[in-house]
Amino acid sequence: MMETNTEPRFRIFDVLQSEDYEQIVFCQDQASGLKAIIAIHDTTLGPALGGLRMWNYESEQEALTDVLRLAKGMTYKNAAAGLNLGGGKAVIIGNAKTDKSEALFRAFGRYVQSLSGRYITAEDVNTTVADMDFIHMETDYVTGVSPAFGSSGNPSPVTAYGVYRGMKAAAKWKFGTDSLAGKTVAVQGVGNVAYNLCRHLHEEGAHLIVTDINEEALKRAEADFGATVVKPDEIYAVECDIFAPCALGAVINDKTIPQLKAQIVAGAANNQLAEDRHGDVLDENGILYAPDFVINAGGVINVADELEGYNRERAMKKIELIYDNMMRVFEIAERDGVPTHVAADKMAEERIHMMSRSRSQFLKVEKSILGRR
Ligand SMILES: NC(=O)c1ccc[n+]([C@@H]2O[C@H](COP(=O)([O-])OP(=O)(O)OC[C@H]3O[C@@H](n4cnc5c(N)ncnc54)[C@H](O)[C@@H]3O)[C@@H](O)[C@H]2O)c1
Ligand SMILES: CC(C)C[C@H](N)C(=O)O
Repeated sequence: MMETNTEPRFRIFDVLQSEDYEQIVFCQDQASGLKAIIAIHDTTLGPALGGLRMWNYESEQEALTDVLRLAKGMTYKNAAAGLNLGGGKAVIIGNAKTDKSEALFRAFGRYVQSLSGRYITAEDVNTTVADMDFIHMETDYVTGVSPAFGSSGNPSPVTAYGVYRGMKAAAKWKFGTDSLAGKTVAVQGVGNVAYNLCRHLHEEGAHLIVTDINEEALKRAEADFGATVVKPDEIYAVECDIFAPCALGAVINDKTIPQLKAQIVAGAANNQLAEDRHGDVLDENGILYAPDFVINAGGVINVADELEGYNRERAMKKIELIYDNMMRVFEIAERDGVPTHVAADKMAEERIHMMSRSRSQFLKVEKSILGRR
């Protein structure tokens, strides 16, 4: 007889229907210890491209929530960046310091291959070019592998450059000049992306206040850029012009917004707003928010260029345009009298809607979009 349980049940199809997700793949491999989830949100514009995160999630529910939010974010990021790509993401549940192995990433790679190109993977938090190289042993549907394979390599420095360009656009809109010289930027998390962002900011003459939970990362920022170090919970309230969240998501919330002294929030982290309404509150408080999926699109623009045969000059030209794209978001927000996160959503949704309505003609495609093999 079936057990009756009075606990409210988690209904997976309700979750999928609520944001119209296409597919979730649960990946398990006992030999390597792989426990991964691939989420494909929307492939209207093309195959779902999004990175692979490795994180020691406290529960499977937490991993699922993270991958779903990140996958939807990639749909919007890719659409807003003008890429012919849909949105997806993957997470591996595990400790990136102790659980990585060739077998683990190759097992994941076989799951990616089983999707026949519906999902293309790349780096995200705690995954590296070396990890992508293992995945590449099993599938061509991976970007950000070693440049020796004709790939673009590590996307983080390029993401950082895009964030720097977007931050300059936000400064232009808010302060009337896009020079960041003399401005104080508070950076939360000085990892792969933010270290490179700090370098651009330092070279332009900005003052840096940084925090991280990793002492080594802090020492490096202090030594290389003369950054002032504060404790993780102090970063929100520091006197600064720009707050740059570059660690994890949901850091703009009911607790943090009242502490902010910054006039601009512009950083690399995905899903910075805990809830959409926090974008409204920033707007009401006169804080200009540079929507995360617009400002941090440099990495995906760079790896997406691989699908056409990677050309760094061409990719960098597209990444420069994050400045213009960010300006467009601010203009739409002003024109329509809406907060910037609403304007960015609108920009992405309009493109997806337009393409979903255009007639689908059958055309035989002769060659795979990823032809490295
Ligand atoms: N790598 C990319 O190309 C890329 C592209 C787009 C978006 N992003 C997003 O940017 C963010 C950073 O990515 P990354 O690749 O630099 O990751 P990373 O892991 O290299 O850097 C994150 C840093 O944040 C620190 N951190 C974690 N929790 C913290 C806390 N509570 N307080 C302060 N610091 C904390 C970590 O110690 C680490 O140094 C992520 O949200 C990622 O999804 C990355
Ligand atoms: C494809 C990757 C470079 C994606 C990146 N991790 C992002 O969140 O945009």
